[in-house]
Amino acid sequence: MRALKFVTGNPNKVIEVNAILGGLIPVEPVALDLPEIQGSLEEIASDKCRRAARIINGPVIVEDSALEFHAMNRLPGPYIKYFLESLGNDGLNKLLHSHDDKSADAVCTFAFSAGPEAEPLLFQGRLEGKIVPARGPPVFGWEPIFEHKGETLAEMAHDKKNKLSHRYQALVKFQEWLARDNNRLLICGQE
Ligand SMILES: O=P(O)(O)OP(=O)(O)OP(=O)(O)OC[C@H]1O[C@@H](n2cnc3c(O)ncnc32)[C@H](O)[C@@H]1O
Ligand SMILES: [Mg+2]
Repeated sequence: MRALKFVTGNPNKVIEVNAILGGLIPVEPVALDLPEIQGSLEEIASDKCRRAARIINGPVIVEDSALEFHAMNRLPGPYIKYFLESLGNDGLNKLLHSHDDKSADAVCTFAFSAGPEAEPLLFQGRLEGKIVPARGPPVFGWEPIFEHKGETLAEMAHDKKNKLSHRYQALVKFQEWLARDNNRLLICGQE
């Protein structure tokens, strides 16, 4: 079976994608940190995917992850990476100090392209939670400050996160698409 290339600069995403897909299709990471435009989640993921398809010159997936604070009209949204790099988890948490509403959504948007000429297809997943003072090991991004049903994602067992996360929800939709119309066969060929 041909492997589907996953262009990302983030090794933690690769670990989770492989755990969630569980060998349904072989995924080959391509470690490139692609430029990201400003715009909606969908525009950013589509543009990143078009760039990736031109580089790979074949079937490819990318994903873009956002963190939306409800009290801040859904900012930082897709710009969370830069907020996290500049402010850290503690600083992100302080952004909401003067707001009663601590609710937030984690959003993951996968984009698949069959190649440079093809329009990307999008698969989006969303996880509701709230922003709390950091708890748990600071291994992956903003996991320590995003609480879902009493546990931060950093406190949660990996298996559990991978069965409910924004990334999982998006990949469920991608797997449904793969199962339709021989799509998996078209991408990966025969077993
Ligand atoms: O090359 P790409 O795939 O773009 O990888 P990236 O690290 O630049 O990722 P994004 O542009 O999607 O930015 C998302 C930010 O959110 C973080 N992040 C993404 N998914 C996360 C998750 O499930 N839990 C915690 N942090 C996450 C990630 O580390 C980034 O700082
Ligand atoms: Mg990025």
